[in-house]
Amino acid sequence: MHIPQALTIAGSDSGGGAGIQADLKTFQELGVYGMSVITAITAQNTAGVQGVYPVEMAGIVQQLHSIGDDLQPVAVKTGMLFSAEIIREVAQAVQAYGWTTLVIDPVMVAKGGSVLLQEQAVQALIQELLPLAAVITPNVPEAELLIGRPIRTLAEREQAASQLIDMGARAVVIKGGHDTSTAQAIDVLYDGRSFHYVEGPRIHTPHTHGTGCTYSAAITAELAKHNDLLTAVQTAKAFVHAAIEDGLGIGSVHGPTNHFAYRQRRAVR
Ligand SMILES: Nc1ncnc2c1ncn2[C@@H]1O[C@H](COP(=O)(O)OP(=O)(O)OP(=O)(O)O)[C@@H](O)[C@H]1O
Ligand SMILES: Cc1ncc(CO)c(N)n1
Repeated sequence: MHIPQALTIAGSDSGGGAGIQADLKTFQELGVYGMSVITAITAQNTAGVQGVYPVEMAGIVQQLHSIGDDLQPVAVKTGMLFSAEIIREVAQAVQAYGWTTLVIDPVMVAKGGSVLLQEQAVQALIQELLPLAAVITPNVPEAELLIGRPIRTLAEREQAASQLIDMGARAVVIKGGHDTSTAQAIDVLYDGRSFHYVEGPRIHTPHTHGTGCTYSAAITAELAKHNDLLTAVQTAKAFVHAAIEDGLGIGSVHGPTNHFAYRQRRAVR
């Protein structure tokens, strides 16, 4: 039996809704074998982040080698990378092991405001990792930090996507979850040739913990199955939409999304 394989390089969310946990659940739901390199442990729940504990560098490097020396992920994603030092080691491994189908989710702050990427690491992300991206998936505030100016309109989002291509990414998805000015949640995909608007109705709910991780993990899983990027992004959008819509009602504040929902809906069709 051939099983598609994917790797996530990200932080652990003890609450299970974001980070490594969201990634592995998403891979599994989409029929993909998941592997992980844990960069940091967060003590986290639906109320916020209570603590951040980066894994010691030797432990991160060894996880990268353990995977690269033995296993062959077809697609790889990065999430929380925390420091410039971690970014550098990840960029080196990505090049050394030829992980060319690289999805970069440039995780910077958690929804409650906790720092998941140190300020001084943004330049390392731009210079060392971004040029290796098959696709980078910033939300609007992350894209603003990467390009260094505000993004207000969809036209400005298209310009930002184009600038991120000039900075070295092969494709860009600027996500619309944060732009509450439109009734649709619109994600702008640009591959350097054409723009695609991948959209769905905005769901009014506070329970969106881990949406970004889940979405980029779904794109990674679909790329691991050798789907083209537009198809992967469309499937990821359907996956995260179902996950938000069928929220689990877990936790007291910003609950996690429902990683079972997409597969359950397809099963009853
Ligand atoms: N309320 C919503 N209704 C429908 N879709 C949404 C909603 N919020 C986010 N999305 C979708 O979820 C996906 C992730 O986008 P989002 O902008 O939430 O990412 P993010 O801010 O990086 O998430 P996170 O805070 O978990 O890092 C996108 O496809 C976006 O359009
Ligand atoms: C570990 C981790 N990664 C990413 C996010 C962003 O949602 C989070 N809250 N926690």
